[in-house]
Amino acid sequence: MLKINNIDTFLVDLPTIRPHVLSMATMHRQTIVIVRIHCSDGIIGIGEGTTIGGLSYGDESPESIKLAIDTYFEPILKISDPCRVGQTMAKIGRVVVGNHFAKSAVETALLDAMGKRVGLPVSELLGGRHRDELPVAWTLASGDTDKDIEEAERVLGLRRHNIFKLKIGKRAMADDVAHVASIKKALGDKASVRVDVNQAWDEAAASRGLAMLEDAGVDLVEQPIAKANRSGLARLAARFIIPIMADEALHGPDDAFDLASQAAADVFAVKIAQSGGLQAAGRVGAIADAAGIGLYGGTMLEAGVGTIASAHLFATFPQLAWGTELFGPLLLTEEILTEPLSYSDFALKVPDKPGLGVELDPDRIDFFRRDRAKTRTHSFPAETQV
Ligand SMILES: O=C(O)C[C@H]1C=CC(=O)O1
Ligand SMILES: [Mn+2]
Repeated sequence: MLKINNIDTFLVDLPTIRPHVLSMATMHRQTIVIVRIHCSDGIIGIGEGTTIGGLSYGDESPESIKLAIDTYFEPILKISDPCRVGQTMAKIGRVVVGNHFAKSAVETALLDAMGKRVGLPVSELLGGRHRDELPVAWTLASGDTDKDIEEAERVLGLRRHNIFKLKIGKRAMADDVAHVASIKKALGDKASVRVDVNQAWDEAAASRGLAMLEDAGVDLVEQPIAKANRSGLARLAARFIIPIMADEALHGPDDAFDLASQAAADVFAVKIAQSGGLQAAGRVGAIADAAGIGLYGGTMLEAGVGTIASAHLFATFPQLAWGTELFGPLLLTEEILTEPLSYSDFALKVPDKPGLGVELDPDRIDFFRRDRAKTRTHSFPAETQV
């Protein structure tokens, strides 16, 4: 039987091209956790576990992802057959409750190794892709309306994005709605404008907000109220024409089934990390299909590895009505892959090489990993433009 000889995990701190302002945190950098699984046949699988804003978005942090893998996943991996990805993840699931981001990182690495071993892209291991490229939205979140419009016009001109997600919920509602309406007015029919409230409103505020956003021509509203208030989400979804998308409320197949049963969302933002891995996220997609719920390929603003792992899964979804937001690497000043992901004509290409089809750049990783920070001789580059 093949074995897993070693698992190494490390944190990599990467600056963002500009502050990214969300209702719960403002990001100036992103911290990613890289997992490498070294198998006895010499194959190394890579995975990524990444969250947003330390512990302000969810209940796992980069530090906790690393600790969980090093302490609790590693002993199980060392007695598991790397060729049995499903069985290995089930074994981990019996010993580790929750820790979905850590599970996603490890499963990604196992799938990457398996794909390299059998010579197939991860999307083929997951049932087979329906498409080779995915529409990609961009998030406007500089905190300034004019800068956001300028940024949107620039990336539209580059034919990189024509779907924009605006982060709102931090300011007074009137200011947020004015901000969204100005951006929609500037872009007109050239782009789809959507908003993400990141749970910032209560149900009464959401009722007012949704009515105004509908009038402003917004196409989709993501997680307007607290993730725990599912009946509230269902009431909003029933009352308003504007589609409601569940994000923070969706942590895997159990939540997907519950939200679908309650008719609490028109669209699911599927995230491999929040779902607990690629296979779990695939089951979320299947539940959405059965329930007639639209799909959107979500992100935790991962760098290249997590982004392309998500892309492999989303490529297998029979329907992907709302596209994806797999732009994470474009928000970072630094490339950590030997070959950057390919974005053009409003889409991300899904590689067709074995495994994930991407490689880490060893020098860049060495430079940016947190445990090497003390030996750095030069500093991060200054903030750059989109
Ligand atoms: O959806 C979220 O809440 C998190 C993330 C995804 C895109 C972005 O800008 O933030
Ligand atoms: Mn969201």
